Amino acid sequence: MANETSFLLSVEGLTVSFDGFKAVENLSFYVEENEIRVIIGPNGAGKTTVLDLICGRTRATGGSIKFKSKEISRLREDRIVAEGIGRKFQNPSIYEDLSVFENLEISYPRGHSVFGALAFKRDAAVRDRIDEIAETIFLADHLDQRAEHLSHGQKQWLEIGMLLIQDPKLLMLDEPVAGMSVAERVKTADLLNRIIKDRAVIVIEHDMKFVEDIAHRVTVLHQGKVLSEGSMGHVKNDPRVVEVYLGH
Ligand SMILES: Nc1ncnc2c1ncn2[C@@H]1O[C@H](COP(=O)(O)OP(=O)(O)OP(=O)(O)O)[C@@H](O)[C@H]1O
Repeated sequence: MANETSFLLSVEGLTVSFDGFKAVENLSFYVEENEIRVIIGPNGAGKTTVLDLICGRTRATGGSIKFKSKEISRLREDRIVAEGIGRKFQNPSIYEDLSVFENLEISYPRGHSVFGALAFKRDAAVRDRIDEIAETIFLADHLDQRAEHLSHGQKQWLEIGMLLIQDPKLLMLDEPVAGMSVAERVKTADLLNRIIKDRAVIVIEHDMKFVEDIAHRVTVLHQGKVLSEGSMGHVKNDPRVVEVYLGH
């Protein structure tokens, strides 16, 4: 395992209580750059809560979350986005009445306002970036299409594109292939394998075939704690994992 300073994300002793109930308890795990980490576990294990804690939506009761060696557990949600963490929720939150192009354009990170010739140059840069992202998410031929007419899978990809255009260094996805066709799942695996060249990805997933296709390492949660961690082969053969999750 790499030494501590090389981790992109270090979660240590993370705990959160809701009215005395510990949804996440003394949780530690580490994610490296260019890694695809999958979090699995039974319903109520605390998977979504962990992502909520990392993105600042829920405040930890204790422990630390370091991103690029910086403590982020006390930062506001928008500051955490600015640090380079993007989060996709289970249901796509795209603008149905806008085109694919406009959805991506709206998500382009806005810097200082510029005028005249500079603005023209900037527009060209935005268009190039939108083209590049559309290519990555298999929607290059759908830029003018209204988002409401996309398939369920295409909507999921569009939302991933809306996050990618902000160039996050850590992207977190909650069940990205739920409801997708087999062909769309295969393409999504390919998409994730391409985008980790510049970032790490954390995925919550129940579809074990998909987990096998993408996971570099798997973290199994149970009752707010890490039950098992390692390669898919390792956790699949861990009797404790079979007992509480895979055997069901
Ligand atoms: N805001 C909250 N207030 C009170 N309890 C909560 C809150 N958020 C989560 N919980 C509880 O914490 C536990 C963990 O929930 P969480 O949604 O993180 O599990 P999960 O592993 O993502 O489950 P699933 O696979 O069903 O999505 C559950 O018992 C849930 O009811």
